Amino acid sequence: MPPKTGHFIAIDGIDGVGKSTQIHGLERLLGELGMEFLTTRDPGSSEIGQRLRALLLESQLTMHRRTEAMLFMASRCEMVETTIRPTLAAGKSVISDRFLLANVVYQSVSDGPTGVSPDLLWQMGELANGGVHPDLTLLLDMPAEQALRRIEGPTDRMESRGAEYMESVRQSFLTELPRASPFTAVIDAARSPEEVQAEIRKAVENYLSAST
Ligand SMILES: Nc1ncnc2c1ncn2[C@@H]1O[C@H](COP(=O)(O)OP(=O)(O)OP(=O)(O)O)[C@@H](O)[C@H]1O
Ligand SMILES: Cc1cn([C@H]2C[C@H](O)[C@@H](COP(=O)(O)O)O2)c(=O)[nH]c1=O
Repeated sequence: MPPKTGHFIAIDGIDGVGKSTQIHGLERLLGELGMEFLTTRDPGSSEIGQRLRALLLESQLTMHRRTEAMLFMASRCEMVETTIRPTLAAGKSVISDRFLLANVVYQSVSDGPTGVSPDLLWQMGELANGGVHPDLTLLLDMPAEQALRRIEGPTDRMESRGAEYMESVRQSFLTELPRASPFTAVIDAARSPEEVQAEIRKAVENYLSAST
């Protein structure tokens, strides 16, 4: 029998959809359920990941879409090996603000010939993740124009690609979601924070009762 590991929950969606806001509520839920957990952020959550995050989101920098794809993968590899894998192996759970699904959709969507195919990105993801996958992926979904209006302050390199790019990313999220993990849920994020949180709680409770 394989050793018992913690639960791995990823939360994803287009920029401005409310992930950070909802992760606070998800952390409260896991705490109420008596679960020990760690929250990570992709890209980030390791020293190399933090440096790659700064590089990847720097608004003045241009890079080829394949370069971008591989740098996001490298950041995730470090996060998995320094943080996620040891946490799960210790029997604790992980909430990840984004994971491989984001890499597949953001780097496959392109306004030119430079996008990378989703199949290739899923394969590269296997190398980067070393076999670590979320058990449950929560996709926060809403129209891109509405989500981008929620963003305050200067836009980063990805956000500045605009509403048309982000709407294509949204559609790709919906298409690719079933490949992200054994359990998935699409959450309507265009409602109040409390309504969104209630739906997230329901999805997590359904997953926990189905998986134990
Ligand atoms: N359900 C909601 N209704 C209205 N505003 C919201 C809702 N959820 C979050 N917001 C607001 O929208 C903005 C973006 O939210 P948040 O930072 O949680 O999104 P995010 O998905 O983490 O964004 P990013 O991908 O850019 O990091 C914040 O100002 C937040 O207060
Ligand atoms: C993991 C990952 C992320 N991105 C994009 C998605 C966002 O635009 C930024 C990250 O910013 P956030 O505040 O943490 O949402 O990067 C991507 O293009 N590819 C990826 O693999």
